[in-house]
Amino acid sequence: MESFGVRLDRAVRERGPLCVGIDPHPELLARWGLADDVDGLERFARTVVDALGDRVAVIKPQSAFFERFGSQGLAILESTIRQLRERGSLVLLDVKRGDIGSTVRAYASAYLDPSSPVYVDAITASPFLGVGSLAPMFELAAEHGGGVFVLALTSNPEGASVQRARAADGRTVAQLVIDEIAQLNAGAQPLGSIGLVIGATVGETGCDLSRVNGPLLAPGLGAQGATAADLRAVFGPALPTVLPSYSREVLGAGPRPEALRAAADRAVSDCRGVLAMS
Ligand SMILES: O=c1ccn([C@@H]2O[C@H](COP(=O)(O)O)[C@@H](O)[C@H]2O)c(=O)[nH]1
Repeated sequence: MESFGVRLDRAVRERGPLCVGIDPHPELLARWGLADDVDGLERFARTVVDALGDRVAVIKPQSAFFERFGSQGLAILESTIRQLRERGSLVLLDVKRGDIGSTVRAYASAYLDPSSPVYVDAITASPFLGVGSLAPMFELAAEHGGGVFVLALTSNPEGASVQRARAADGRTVAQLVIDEIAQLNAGAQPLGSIGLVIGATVGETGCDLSRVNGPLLAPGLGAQGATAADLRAVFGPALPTVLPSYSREVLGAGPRPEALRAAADRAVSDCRGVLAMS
């Protein structure tokens, strides 16, 4: 299997720099005329898959919105992942997992082992038990061509007090995470498989992103207030490796498939304009 970095690079070149989240908020279900139940969840996810699965580079189901319906929600997550694969988009499951290493190994086999029912191309992970505790994820990702996106500077305002705090050597916590991930991606061509999550809302990061050599997932666009133009100030010279991510902004255009597609196309074109200027 080719590495996730190679597959992501190709998907973005073919389909454009865009990740769209599947976040079936109760408010969105209501807006789409769907019930806030398992049937509504299934129809919502299926509509997004059918409208965008053959068009958008990366689709990011938000696990929480499936988990809240228990085992039936997880069954829908499984089938959503399978349908997305069939349509050719890369699947990034937003689960933000992290734990002691021995448990991280179990999370890794849940999501990054091809024999698992919820096997995906990449997952999000939290480094706050130490980046090293995520090693089993990095290892399994490398073995099976998967990817991991590690939180560095999250899009929510509460993140800064932890992530911009300074360690003994003067670097911010975010920079420590960034530097450890950069080591894992060193030498990869055209892009490493271990990404970072840096919100489009965070303003100037004060971080050195020059050696990351991996994808930078940028949530916070649209509903959280950031615009494509904000990406320039956040990422500077690292813009070419940014993967902009929208959920509610695109989903809010539904449920008509043509309207979802038009919203995704608008997002790609806004972001392409900014990323191309780098
Ligand atoms: O720093 C982060 C990390 C992850 N997210 C997730 O992205 C989407 C954002 O949804 P919008 O509707 O576009 O606001 C959501 O699933 C978050 O959990 C993030 O927002 N920020």
